[in-house]
Amino acid sequence: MSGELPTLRWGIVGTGLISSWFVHDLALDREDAKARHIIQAIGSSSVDKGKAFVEKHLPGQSPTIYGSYEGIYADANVDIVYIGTPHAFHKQNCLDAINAGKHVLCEKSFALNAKEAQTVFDAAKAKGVFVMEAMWTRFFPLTRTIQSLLHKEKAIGSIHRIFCDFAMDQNIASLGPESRLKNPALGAGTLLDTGVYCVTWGLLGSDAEIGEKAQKPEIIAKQTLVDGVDIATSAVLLYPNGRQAILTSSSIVKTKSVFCTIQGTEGYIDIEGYTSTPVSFTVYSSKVGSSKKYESKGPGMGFYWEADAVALDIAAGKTQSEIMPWAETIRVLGILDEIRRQGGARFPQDETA
Ligand SMILES: NC(=O)C1=CN([C@@H]2O[C@H](COP(=O)(O)OP(=O)(O)OC[C@H]3O[C@@H](n4cnc5c(N)ncnc54)[C@H](OP(=O)(O)O)[C@@H]3O)[C@@H](O)[C@H]2O)C=CC1
Ligand SMILES: O=C1OC[C@@H](O)[C@H](O)[C@H]1O
Repeated sequence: MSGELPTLRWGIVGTGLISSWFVHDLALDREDAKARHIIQAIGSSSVDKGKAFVEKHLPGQSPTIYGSYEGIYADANVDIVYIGTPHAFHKQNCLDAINAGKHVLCEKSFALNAKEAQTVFDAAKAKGVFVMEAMWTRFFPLTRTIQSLLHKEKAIGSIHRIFCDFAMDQNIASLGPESRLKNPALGAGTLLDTGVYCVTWGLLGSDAEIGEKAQKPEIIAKQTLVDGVDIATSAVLLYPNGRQAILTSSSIVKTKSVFCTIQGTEGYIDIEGYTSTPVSFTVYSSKVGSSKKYESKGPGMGFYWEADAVALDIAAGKTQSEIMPWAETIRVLGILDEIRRQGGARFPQDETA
């Protein structure tokens, strides 16, 4: 890696599953890296947990380990805070980091609802720091290629329908009430956990624009609730031109390997892999009667694409990403809010946000 690349020193808040995936990817050697990433510090509920995380996921590295999140916010050697806690804590973790003058990359779903997200972005604007929702799927080169084929090259003609599913058997019944997948006060349910990716594919497949410039679809939704938590959600985004995005999530069954199909007047695209992590897609053109497969390149899972983009944005003095701007996070959360309003899933914090 070249010494001229922008460098970001990351402080990691929370040492659960996603933080382990994120730091693993950032530590990979990549020939085409656009930035240098240093895991500077780890913030956890206990120093022992932080140490165990470093031994397992950052062997050979020695970040500063704090038995609190405050240590990260106060560390002058940390440039940006990565938030990998359950949804219900994102708002406060973001506010604490922003108040300390740190840039922030916060996991999806960015907050419990659009109102919480607006509070965070207002604080970021006042402080002049960079903040982004870690919707990493949007930064995959494959995703960018699909958007270009759909909206610039019109490879499948006029887009008519999008089907997207994210289902995993999460054995919810076996989990304790403290689990982020089971406890409504932690933001549990498929919609914020996995359905948010389907909404993402529905939006980016339907429209070249994002945020305030994007079209506003009508939303029709149903949810299956167990103890107030959605174990399945189905939603339709109905566009003024009749285009439909049919979006489903479940924690009971498993998505098939083609997780998304986009149908147009002159062909269709099948996208394969995981709904968060596309690994290939195939374009079938009914116009020329042929198909073309595109495959992903790169080691690890692909978190470095969003991390590199963040580093370049911060180096350029930006406070928002053009790929995942604040208005797009607000739009997505507004759609999730409406799906929950129709479907019935509520979080206790909805009343007080
Ligand atoms: N981009 C992606 O592919 C993925 C994103 N995610 C997102 O990442 C976030 C975290 O999910 P995940 O890593 O699966 O969650 P985990 O439960 O595995 O980890 C969450 C961590 O947050 C901290 N935490 C603080 N308070 C609590 C609490 N009351 N209950 C549980 N944990 C707490 C803990 O870290 P500590 O004790 O060290 O403070 C814990 O290890 C969510 O927003 C989720 O949607 C999740 C998986 C994949
Ligand atoms: O974001 C996610 O994508 C991958 C899943 O394993 C995880 O539960 C979800 O939070």
